[in-house]
Amino acid sequence: MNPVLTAREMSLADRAAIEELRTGETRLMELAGRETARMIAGRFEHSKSLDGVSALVVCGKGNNGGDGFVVARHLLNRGARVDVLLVWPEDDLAGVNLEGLHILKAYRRYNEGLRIFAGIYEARTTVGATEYQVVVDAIFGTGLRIDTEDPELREPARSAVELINFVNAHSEAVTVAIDLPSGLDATSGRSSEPCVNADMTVTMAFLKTGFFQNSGPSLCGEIQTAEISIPEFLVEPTSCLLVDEAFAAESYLLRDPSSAKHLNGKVLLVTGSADGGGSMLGAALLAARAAVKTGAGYVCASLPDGQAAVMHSFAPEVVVIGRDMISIIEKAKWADAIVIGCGIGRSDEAQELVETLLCTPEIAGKKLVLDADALYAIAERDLFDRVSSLEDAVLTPHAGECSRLSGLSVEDIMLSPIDTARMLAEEWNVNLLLKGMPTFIASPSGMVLISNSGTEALASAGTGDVLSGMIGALAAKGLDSHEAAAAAAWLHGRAGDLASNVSSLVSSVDVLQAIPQAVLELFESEE
Ligand SMILES: NC(=O)C1=CN([C@@H]2O[C@H](COP(=O)(O)OP(=O)(O)OC[C@H]3O[C@@H](n4cnc5c(N)ncnc54)[C@H](OP(=O)(O)O)[C@@H]3O)[C@@H](O)[C@H]2O)[C@@H](O)CC1
Ligand SMILES: [K+]
Repeated sequence: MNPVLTAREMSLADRAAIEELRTGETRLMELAGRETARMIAGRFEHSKSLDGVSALVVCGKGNNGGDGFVVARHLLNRGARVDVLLVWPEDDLAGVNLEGLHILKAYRRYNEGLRIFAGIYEARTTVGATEYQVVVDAIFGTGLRIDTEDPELREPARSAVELINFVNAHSEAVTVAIDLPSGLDATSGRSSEPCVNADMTVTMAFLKTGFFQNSGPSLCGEIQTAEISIPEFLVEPTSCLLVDEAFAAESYLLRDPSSAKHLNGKVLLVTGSADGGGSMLGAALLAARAAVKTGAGYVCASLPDGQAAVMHSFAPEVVVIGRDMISIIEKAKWADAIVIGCGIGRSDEAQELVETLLCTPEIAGKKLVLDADALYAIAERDLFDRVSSLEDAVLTPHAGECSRLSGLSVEDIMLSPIDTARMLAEEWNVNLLLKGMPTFIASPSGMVLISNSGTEALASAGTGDVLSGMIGALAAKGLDSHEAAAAAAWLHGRAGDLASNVSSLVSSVDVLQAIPQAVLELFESEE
């Protein structure tokens, strides 16, 4: 899994590379610019040469602008024609950045493909008359400061960002942001007004937390990480990691050839409800079937009396028991993981059931997945002390459920989902999976895993129940509930992708049916 850093963590890593390893700022910047140029070249068919390609590189006065000068030089070396736009006067440049500009200026004697413009005003007419294939945004990187009360950019940065977005909107040019789109806060993902809208972001050394929150996902485009010789040991211990296919593959434990069903993960689900007025058995069916499809060896569901036939017709693999505590406790002792909550309802009786379950040692000591109506009961009955003393549990709220649990507004949760998930997991001493796009999985120790697989395909009723069943299966098969939640979130997203080419048509049953293919792919791509 790749580390995901805040701006502060990135600057500590930069500093460690320069001061401890004595790597040197010029060397880092050269690698940053060269890697970016290489990745830009990769966008074109004949990536060895950029003959006939025209690029505009818009440079700020900090080191992000310095990276821009290096990119411009390497694009020239590959045969491109390059226009460089200095957003601030040359007098504002210093050190390695000024040096970078001086080298470029020396190029002008030999390379007619290079033009350098001092300021937006000087550049505007020429830029308007030129057809670019690439626009490189090197105005701001991690050094941008945004006033959250007044996120408006001042001149000349405003006009420079507007110019980049204008060219992006009115031409075929690819906008490539160096490190991050200018105007985006690397840590929070909040953006200034205006902010560069990139097609591709080449970020230096490590992903940034801002890419996954607020405006980040919509402004970065495709994200590539440039290896610039800042080794991973400089950022350890890492507090945030991006879940990837390799992690999902490692986490998916295959059945031992000599094993039996009881050795391959036994899941108990206390889910579903039905009374005279209505039924939420669908949630129970989806969660149970998802556990089966994710490879659990044995799945048992506690359902209200008289509902076994429905489960048997939808999921004949699932054993059904009643809703009485004696049967539940007996099966809890047998189970490796227990899923509680999907569709049990919000009645007093359902809340009482959740409270009793969490107070029962045979249950509290197991790996637990607490979802949906179990979360409602925890909030209504203030069961946080109980939750804190659970052995190995994960709560799986979406932002609305998280708001009910925490008392925070949905807006505040969505403004800083990583910090919120981490804070609540620490406060409640439990793993917390905050559902969304992406999904954040925080542990009480402060580690946050990010899963950004999947699309809006998952935004339909019942997909949360499918996820709970999947987490239950992976936990039962041997993972702790934090890892199980992260691997299940990744596979769930992938199953959503595979379910249909048209994301708007995907239902939770489609996701369920695509789980085996998502698992299969893990091993096909390993071969
Ligand atoms: N360190 C390294 O070794 C390496 C770093 N690398 C690169 O450096 C980047 C970070 O560079 P950085 O720290 O110089 O900041 P950067 O993003 O260029 O911008 C800061 C400039 O903008 C200004 N400014 C800020 N806010 C503003 C506002 N609201 N409105 C207007 N102006 C504002 C601020 O000026 P000030 O206002 O402080 O005078 C300052 O001049 C990083 O993202 C990566 O690309 C790579 O080369 C690898 C090696
Ligand atoms: K940038």
